[in-house]
Amino acid sequence: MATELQHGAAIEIDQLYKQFGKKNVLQGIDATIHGGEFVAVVGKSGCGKSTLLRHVAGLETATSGEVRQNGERIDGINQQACLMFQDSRLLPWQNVLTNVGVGLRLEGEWQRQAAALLKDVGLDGRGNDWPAVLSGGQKQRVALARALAGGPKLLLLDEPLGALDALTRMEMQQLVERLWLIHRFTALLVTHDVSEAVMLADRIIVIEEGRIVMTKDVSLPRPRVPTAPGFADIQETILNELLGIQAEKPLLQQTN
Ligand SMILES: Nc1ncnc2c1ncn2[C@@H]1O[C@H](COP(=O)(O)OP(=O)(O)OP(=O)(O)O)[C@@H](O)[C@H]1O
Repeated sequence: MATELQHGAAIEIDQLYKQFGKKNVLQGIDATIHGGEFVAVVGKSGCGKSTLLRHVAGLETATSGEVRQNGERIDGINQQACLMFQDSRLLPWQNVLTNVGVGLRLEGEWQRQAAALLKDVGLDGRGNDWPAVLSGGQKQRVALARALAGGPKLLLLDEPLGALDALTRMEMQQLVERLWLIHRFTALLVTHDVSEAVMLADRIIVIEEGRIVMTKDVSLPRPRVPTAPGFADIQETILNELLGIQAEKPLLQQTN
């Protein structure tokens, strides 16, 4: 692999409140994310998922409470974090290799490192292509390689696979899992897709109106597949919570 094994950052979110104007977007979030853990945050649109992630990235100032990383309050941009969004945000005027190596270019061997990362994400030899000729899934592969180029201790994923078709999305989930198993950075994923959360996370946090309403451990063996025993049960538990369905009336029975 192109980067050394990392020890993921430990994150503590402590009584985090955020108001935008009069709107209480985060209402006392408490959570601990262990170093090297993969945590997913799910919740309905507008419940505050991205706002939470942006606080961990150091892109928002809390109204009260704080986020700590390895015991230190995050104050300003979190330099140990790399972000990946739904939109790949590649530089269209730079080729793929330069996009991957954009953060490495002060290092003498950046081209070799960037080429190795491209190989890791399944784009061996595509370094001279322009972003415009890549498919959506390929662009996200490049974005993932770019995120890994910094050897992140923390990878923040804000719906990174949300715009991809179902099959590409599953391939990318497998790739993210594989790279996480190798690099062992801490990962925080925001997603609408409960199946994606179960595929990837050690723990799923469900947020409703800025509060954590459920935390669910996912102890399924890896690599995961949606057909694995227990997968559907966890998915259903989360969906029931999100949709406000009582446990005694399972979702699958209701929809039959
Ligand atoms: N900079 C901002 N200024 C004002 N309001 C904001 C700002 N950022 C977010 N909000 C509001 O905070 C609420 C939560 O937004 P956030 O993007 O965190 O939700 P989300 O759960 O990630 O939603 P989605 O899944 O639709 O992306 C929304 O009502 C949004 O309009």
